[in-house]
Amino acid sequence: MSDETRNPSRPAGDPRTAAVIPAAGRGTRLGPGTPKALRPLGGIPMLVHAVRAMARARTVGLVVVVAPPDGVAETRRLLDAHPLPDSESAELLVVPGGDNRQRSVRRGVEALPPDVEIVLVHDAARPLVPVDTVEDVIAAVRDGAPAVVPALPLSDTVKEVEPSAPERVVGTPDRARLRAVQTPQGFDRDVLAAAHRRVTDEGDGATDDAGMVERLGHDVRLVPGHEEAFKVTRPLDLVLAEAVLARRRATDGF
Ligand SMILES: Nc1ccn([C@@H]2O[C@H](COP(=O)(O)OP(=O)(O)OP(=O)(O)O)[C@@H](O)[C@H]2O)c(=O)n1
Ligand SMILES: C[C@](O)(CO)[C@H](O)COP(=O)(O)O
Repeated sequence: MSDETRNPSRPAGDPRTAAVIPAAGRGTRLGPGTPKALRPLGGIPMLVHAVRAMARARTVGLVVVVAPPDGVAETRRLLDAHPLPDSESAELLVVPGGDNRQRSVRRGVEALPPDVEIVLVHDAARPLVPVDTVEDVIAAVRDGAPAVVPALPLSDTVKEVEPSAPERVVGTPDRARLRAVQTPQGFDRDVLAAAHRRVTDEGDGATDDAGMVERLGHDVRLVPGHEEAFKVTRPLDLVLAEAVLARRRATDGF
């Protein structure tokens, strides 16, 4: 299948862009129940929203979903039950994940076909990221940045603590120099693949992919993040996500 057949809206000559969506987490902080990525949001599984958010970007021709190792067939069925509209056409692959985020992403990266040059890594848990943010990340990678991260300034002051009981403050970093980072994080494919080959994944592994690329000495460029790209982590985040979605449906019709 030619690239143009996969995504007719993709301009000729664009580097092939793929998104890897780690969706193999349990969602412990959200509380007991269905794995987080499969929980409904506005009646549609969170993962389906995340896949659509990637496929909506003009140049994304492939989305690799990393499913819980025991949930590949269920995830495939669920995606088949919620097909992408023609305007968001992209090829979908489902692969089994690992026992931390870093291992799950690595499995997704290893599944990419050789012609992919730009890779987005996007949390299934950020279902509402606007397409403009996704496009900004892709544009910055196309512009030559090896790694690109959407980021927002912090609202709260952050303390560095000593992990004792009770915890003791050891410092207050200058808030003006701190950013909260989101996904999708965008990468030159070779840079991301090298980071996943070289950075060890012991314990909980790396908390984000850009952090791994930083460790190899590459520059990471920031683009503005978006408030609606927040991560659904705790129960209150679900309430906010439902409200954002209801407002979008009322104003934009989706
Ligand atoms: N072994 C894992 C752990 C996490 N993730 C994915 O990484 C993203 C960010 O992780 P997080 O929000 O922490 O999800 P969970 O690990 O599911 O949440 P929790 O820590 O509350 O269990 C999620 O899309 C999650 O599915 C993954 O693919 N594989
Ligand atoms: C990748 C990430 O979303 C950037 O903020 C975040 O680090 C994921 O952390 P989690 O604990 O796996 O949710």
